[in-house]
Amino acid sequence: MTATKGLEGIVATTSSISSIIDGVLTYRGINIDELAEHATFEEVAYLLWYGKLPTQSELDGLLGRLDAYAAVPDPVIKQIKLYPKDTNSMAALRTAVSSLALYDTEANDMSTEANLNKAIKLQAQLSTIVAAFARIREGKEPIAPKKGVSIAHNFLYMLNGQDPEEVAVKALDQALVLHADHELNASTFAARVTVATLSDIYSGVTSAIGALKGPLHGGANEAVMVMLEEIGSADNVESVITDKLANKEKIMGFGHRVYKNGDPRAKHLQRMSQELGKLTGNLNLYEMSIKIEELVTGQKGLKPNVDFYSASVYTTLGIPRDLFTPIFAISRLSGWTAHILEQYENNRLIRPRAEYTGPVSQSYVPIEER
Ligand SMILES: CC(=O)SCCNC(=O)CCNC(=O)[C@H](O)C(C)(C)COP(=O)(O)OP(=O)(O)OC[C@H]1O[C@@H](n2cnc3c(N)ncnc32)[C@H](O)[C@@H]1OP(=O)(O)O
Ligand SMILES: O=C([O-])CC(=O)C(=O)O
Repeated sequence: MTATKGLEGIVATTSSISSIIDGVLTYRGINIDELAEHATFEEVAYLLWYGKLPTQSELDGLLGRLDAYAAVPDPVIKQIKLYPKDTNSMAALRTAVSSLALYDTEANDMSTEANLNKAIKLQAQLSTIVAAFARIREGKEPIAPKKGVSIAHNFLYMLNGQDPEEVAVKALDQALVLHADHELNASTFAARVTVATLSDIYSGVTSAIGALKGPLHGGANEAVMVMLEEIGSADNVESVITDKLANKEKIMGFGHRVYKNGDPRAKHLQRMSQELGKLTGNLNLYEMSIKIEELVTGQKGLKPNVDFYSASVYTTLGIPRDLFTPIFAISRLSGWTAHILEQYENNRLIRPRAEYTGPVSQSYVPIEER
């Protein structure tokens, strides 16, 4: 038995949800470029869960259910109020999602219908939780979700207490479409491993949030913003990046396990970053980002991934840095739950082997002789 570090190149399951073939990403066979241009996030969530694009009445049905489920049980809001004010936002989300299970009477109902219903419930509630957490830590009351608006609109409304501009809703919605699913990424794999023991969907999503939090995965978007803040302006890019590369530091938002010729989602986020910068009359973050890309690609051959330009997009939308990864989670919840449903449908316990590298032929030594 020989281990492959990081399971690189190992095909661990079959899946019909999303594919990455020759650098092209599809959801249920539809190119992400088409979806980014034409689809809403809710349509994409439907596509991931049901395997096909919804008709208008099917979409209306889903929107109605998302509206009906968007409020979060009171005890969960009360718990969020007890979290320390400096709680890490992903730790808060992980804890709150785990708590949701305690107040859901169908939490342990393993029927397909109940699991799909829980996926929709979680999709409706995640943005309510993130916005409530963001307000509560600032000493403000959470804002109840609005009916009849998209998840992107509702999130910005619940975060800021006023209806967002259409351009902001469109940008956030597109970002949600672009982050919705990505084959067997680390957080999706974590979710599938958890539910493959026939544990419940809340446990699967809680595992996934924990995996997404790390800076090598979803946490990279926040780390990109830390770097942009450290650099400050386009004039400083060259010296800071050259130093980082010389010190063998990782440049956050670059590189990818699967894409070696570039992440197909990055160009959309780059364009959005530029457009939003122009609209707000502040292209500083965009210009810094472009310069970083030139240097990192030029010197290391590494291309930006989905996390790189999303940092400047979200900041230009006025979203606090530590909510970037929770927003990723709001979007990826659709993919996680689609994978969880797929895992249940054709389940087998996921239990690989480890190549043993420890000592051999050891004997027990009584404690007084050690
Ligand atoms: C949504 C997402 O999860 S997208 C990924 C988000 N994560 C990041 O942006 C963090 C920065 N990037 C990375 O750490 C990596 O590129 C990962 C984790 C995404 C992929 O990791 P792996 O497939 O294991 O690649 P690995 O880390 O082995 O990199 C291969 C080589 O490229 C280098 N490299 C990879 N990414 C970077 C980077 N961002 N900056 C500098 N060097 C890098 C590595 O140091 C390594 O060099 P070496 O062969 O000289 O040791
Ligand atoms: O697939 C991966 O390894 C990481 C990634 O880009 C994602 O989860 O969107």
